[in-house]
Amino acid sequence: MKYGIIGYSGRMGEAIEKLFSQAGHELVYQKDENGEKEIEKPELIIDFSLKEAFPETVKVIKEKEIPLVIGTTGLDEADFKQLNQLAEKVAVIQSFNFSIGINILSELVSKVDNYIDQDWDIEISETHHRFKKDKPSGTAIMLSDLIDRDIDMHSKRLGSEFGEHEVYFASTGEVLTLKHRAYSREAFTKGVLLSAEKILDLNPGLYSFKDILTN
Ligand SMILES: NC(=O)c1ccc[n+]([C@@H]2O[C@H](COP(=O)([O-])OP(=O)(O)OC[C@H]3O[C@@H](n4cnc5c(N)ncnc54)[C@H](O)[C@@H]3O)[C@@H](O)[C@H]2O)c1
Ligand SMILES: O=C(O)C1=N[C@H](C(=O)O)CCC1
Repeated sequence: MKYGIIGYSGRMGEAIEKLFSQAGHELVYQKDENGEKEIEKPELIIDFSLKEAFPETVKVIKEKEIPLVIGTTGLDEADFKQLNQLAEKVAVIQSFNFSIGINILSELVSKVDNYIDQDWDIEISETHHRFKKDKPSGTAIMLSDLIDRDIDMHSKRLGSEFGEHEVYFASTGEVLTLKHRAYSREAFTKGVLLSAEKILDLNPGLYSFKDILTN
């Protein structure tokens, strides 16, 4: 397929381009903070940029009217309202974490939350590379949103960590810890590739990566 990347020069953009090239796909549109370049109209756009780039992403999708796979974190309620508006005309797949492991972990978090009562403490910690600009991670926020109480989230920014998330459930007698660690950006890019190859067959709408994994 012929695809475009917004955020192509970033850590994720470079990792995505590497895997997509190995899969035989052609990068025909690229955009970052320094500008854009289009060889020909892409069939879809992949966005791994920054929250501040989101208005530009919305403009590009409105102009090109092509599907969007977006992994950029830091998006707020107003941004999701715009994603829903885009999804009236094109397919949009959005996830703060395109790893299969985190999507399995999120199922386990919901399951545990259904078993325990208010006597249990729940906390989340996340560790990422020193260059990550947002805090807490989008993944930590997504995991905390699965639990119907306010959760304290703790962030560490260390070296080149690709992404570690731990969810702690503790009573006065025991602690249950659910943990996921990415040791390569492949953990995410493989999910992006799966989503990109599926999105071309989807009707307009807003989809999560879990929707893609379970259908
Ligand atoms: N959903 C997931 O699975 C997942 C996994 C990893 C990272 N992420 C998220 O992806 C995003 C990018 O991560 P990264 O490590 O590649 O960041 P990065 O800082 O390395 O790259 C950011 C990219 O966005 C571009 N950019 C910045 N401002 C822009 C603008 N105004 N217009 C267009 N492009 C602009 C930069 O030029 C760069 O190419 C972050 O939000 C991160 O949290 C999500
Ligand atoms: O490297 C990053 O930045 C990551 N961001 C996502 C998040 O904020 O949850 C996913 C993990 C890696």
